[in-house]
Amino acid sequence: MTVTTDAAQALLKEGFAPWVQALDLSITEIGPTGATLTMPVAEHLERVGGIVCGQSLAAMADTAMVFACIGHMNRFHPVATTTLDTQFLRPATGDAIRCEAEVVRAGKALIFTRATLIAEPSEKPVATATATFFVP
Ligand SMILES: CC(C)(COP(=O)(O)OP(=O)(O)OC[C@H]1O[C@@H](n2cnc3c(N)ncnc32)[C@H](O)[C@@H]1OP(=O)(O)O)[C@@H](O)C(=O)NCCC(=O)NCCSC(=O)Cc1ccccc1
Repeated sequence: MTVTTDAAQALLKEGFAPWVQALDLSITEIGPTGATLTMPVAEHLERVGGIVCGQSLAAMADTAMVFACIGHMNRFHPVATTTLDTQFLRPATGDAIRCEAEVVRAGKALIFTRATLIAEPSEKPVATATATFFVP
């Protein structure tokens, strides 16, 4: 069995909080090395000044790195975020944000991941993130 983008999208709908679903994330790629998600830039994600708020970007990064873990494990096993660090490099604007998340190292108990968030269509990196997940 291979975890498909459709199955991962269904898990996102069933298993994640309603306000995370309000980010309108699409899982475009998932596999053994990581996952890629996109998020349309929309008014309800913007803070004052018309830039995507950091809270949305951090939640997107966390979610993308969860799916990177799922892609690596190739099964829907729960993981728990134990650390999440984000760096907001420049204001996030444009049509959409793409988050490319990858597994850096996976042990028996911990999975280390990182992610880059890129604005579309400019292709400028707007944030980077790292997270560590516990595999119960
Ligand atoms: C401004 C700074 C923090 C520092 O910049 P520096 O180290 O001095 O570097 P540099 O000057 O090279 O600028 C780098 C890039 O930034 C651009 N830029 C600079 N200034 C402005 C400006 N005034 N307006 C527009 N753009 C500006 C500049 O053109 C350049 O872009 P480029 O490379 O040409 O494409 C920058 O790293 C940044 O904006 N990070 C993202 C922060 C962020 O979005 N955080 C999350 C949202 S906050 C949140 O959610 C919490 C909250 C919620 C609700 C309510 C309240 C709070």
